[in-house]
Amino acid sequence: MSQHRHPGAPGRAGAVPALPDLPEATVARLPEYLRALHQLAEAGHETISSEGLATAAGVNSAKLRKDLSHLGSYGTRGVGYDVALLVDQIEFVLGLTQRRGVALVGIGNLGHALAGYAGFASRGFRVAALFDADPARVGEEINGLIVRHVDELPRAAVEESIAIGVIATPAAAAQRVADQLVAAGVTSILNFAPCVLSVPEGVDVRKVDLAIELQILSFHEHRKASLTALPATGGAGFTALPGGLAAPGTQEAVGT
Ligand SMILES: NC(=O)c1ccc[n+]([C@@H]2O[C@H](COP(=O)([O-])OP(=O)(O)OC[C@H]3O[C@@H](n4cnc5c(N)ncnc54)[C@H](O)[C@@H]3O)[C@@H](O)[C@H]2O)c1
Repeated sequence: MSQHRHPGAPGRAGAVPALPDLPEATVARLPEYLRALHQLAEAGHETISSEGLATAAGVNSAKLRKDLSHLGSYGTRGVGYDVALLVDQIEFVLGLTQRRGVALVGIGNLGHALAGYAGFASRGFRVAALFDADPARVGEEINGLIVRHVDELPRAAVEESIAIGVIATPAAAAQRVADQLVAAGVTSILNFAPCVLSVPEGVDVRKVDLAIELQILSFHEHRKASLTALPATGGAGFTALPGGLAAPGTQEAVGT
């Protein structure tokens, strides 16, 4: 049972694990644990059981224990995890011990909302530069930052130590903006535009598409409705779908 601190934090002693190569799904859950841990700390919790943390993070506790074991963190039997220590460990692994500079490109409806979003700063990021191609938008001040022309990106990326570029332009402009970010030395991109970007090896792209999330929810709505509303199909037990696909009939679908 151990919960070692990472090397960078003050007052640390004991073994120092190298930065582990984590499964992508674990990496995706670490921010959820971190959010839950911050809330627990704010509520005055100094320790938390794996079950308590799993509930707060909305995940299964066995999965959580396995995820945290990748960090060398097993908690203490009968006590659980030290909340402050686990925050330190997760922030270290996620590289949040330094405030990374973020550039937003495309300051339209979405870009304005992102530029004004306080959650970036509170979760360890520094929105350092705003860019747009429209001269009418250049010069506008949002949250103390002046919107610059996108042509200034290469110089500003160096001056502001930009680590992550966020694309909030129309899809038609997104690839060009991605190319500009990459040329400026940015190797992590968060893309809000509904398109696939082509980037060189070594550049990480993550895509956010709320419409896709809605479409997935729509599928579940559709499926729930089909389980209750499909007429009995008799012999074959399948209902034809557009394009020749077949859906299980009511009997199979409800598993009877
Ligand atoms: N991911 C999501 O969930 C989500 C949600 C809403 C919108 N979007 C997408 O985000 C993007 C922005 O949406 P919006 O409603 O803010 O659009 P918008 O038209 O209000 O803003 C786009 C901005 O990009 C700027 N722009 C265009 N070409 C540029 C270039 N080459 N370099 C720099 N800036 C450039 C425009 O001048 C404009 O200010 C769209 O692609 C939209 O589909 C995604």
